[in-house]
Amino acid sequence: MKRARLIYNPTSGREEMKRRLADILQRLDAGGIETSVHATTGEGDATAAAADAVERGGYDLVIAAGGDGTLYEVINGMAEKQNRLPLGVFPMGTTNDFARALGIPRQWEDYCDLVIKQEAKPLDIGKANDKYFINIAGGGSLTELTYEVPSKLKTMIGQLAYYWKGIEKMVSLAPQELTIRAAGQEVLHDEFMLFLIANTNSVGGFDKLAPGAMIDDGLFDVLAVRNCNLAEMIRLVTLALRGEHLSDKKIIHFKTDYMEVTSPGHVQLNLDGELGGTLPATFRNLPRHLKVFR
Ligand SMILES: Nc1ncnc2c1ncn2[C@@H]1O[C@H](COP(=O)(O)OP(=O)(O)OP(=O)(O)O)[C@@H](O)[C@H]1O
Repeated sequence: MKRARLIYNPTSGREEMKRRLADILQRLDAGGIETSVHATTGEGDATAAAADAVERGGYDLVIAAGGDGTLYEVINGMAEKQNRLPLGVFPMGTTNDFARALGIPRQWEDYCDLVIKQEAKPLDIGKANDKYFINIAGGGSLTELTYEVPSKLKTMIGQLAYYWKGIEKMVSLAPQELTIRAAGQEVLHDEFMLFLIANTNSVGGFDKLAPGAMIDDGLFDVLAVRNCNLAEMIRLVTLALRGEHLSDKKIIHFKTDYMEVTSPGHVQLNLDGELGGTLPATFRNLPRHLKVFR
């Protein structure tokens, strides 16, 4: 028998985990995985629970069930540790960018079977100052919308809530002065609408935003949007939906494993959809740092 610690957010997405929990535990058990459960109680709790599971010992794997926010917290609890247990991820959130990027099955039965097979593959983790991210880091006013969507609204109307807020937000977009120093690149100093550091190709529900981003190549895909007006921004979003934005003159795109961003202004950082402090920041790719069942 293997032993798993399942950390789940009972409020994620449409609260699906509450309905599925007993079935998931039963299927894992039948497949030889005895699972103990921690339901998170609020912000930061999944980080503490994941750190505790690793430190306490006695577990062979950790499973996170929830949205990208829960996964972000679990990874932050484990990434610093020596003994990084392999991780399972049940996508139960609103956007589930990460699960989509990894091709994790939507059906809980299929994913249970994958965890039971115990095939975990290594993937890169991003480190932004002292925090970790798995999917994306970014800054600029458009990236702030992920934490402006209230959770009630997310539960009710899912992904539509983001688009609705996104349109509202675009009207008030302001550029920010940034200096970007990346390994292997010339220094950039300009006004930017936003910058994104993608570890996977699936970001904010867009699956063509960084089409070449690979999760285990030791590199980030960096995208920065130069100062532009609302009409140009809408044009870029339309292009991005089709994956045709990378060659646009307003867009800077390159790959790197290390980058520093500074600004004279106040620029908040967004890490996997969560607030991640403010600039200045250094971003490091930790190659194949964590193993995930997929
Ligand atoms: N019991 C709880 N009550 C309220 N909030 C919680 C609870 N447990 C965890 N949280 C917080 O909920 C936040 C959002 O969770 P999560 O990302 O899993 O779901 P989501 O927002 O529905 O999904 P997505 O991120 O895909 O939109 C987490 O960052 C966490 O801090």
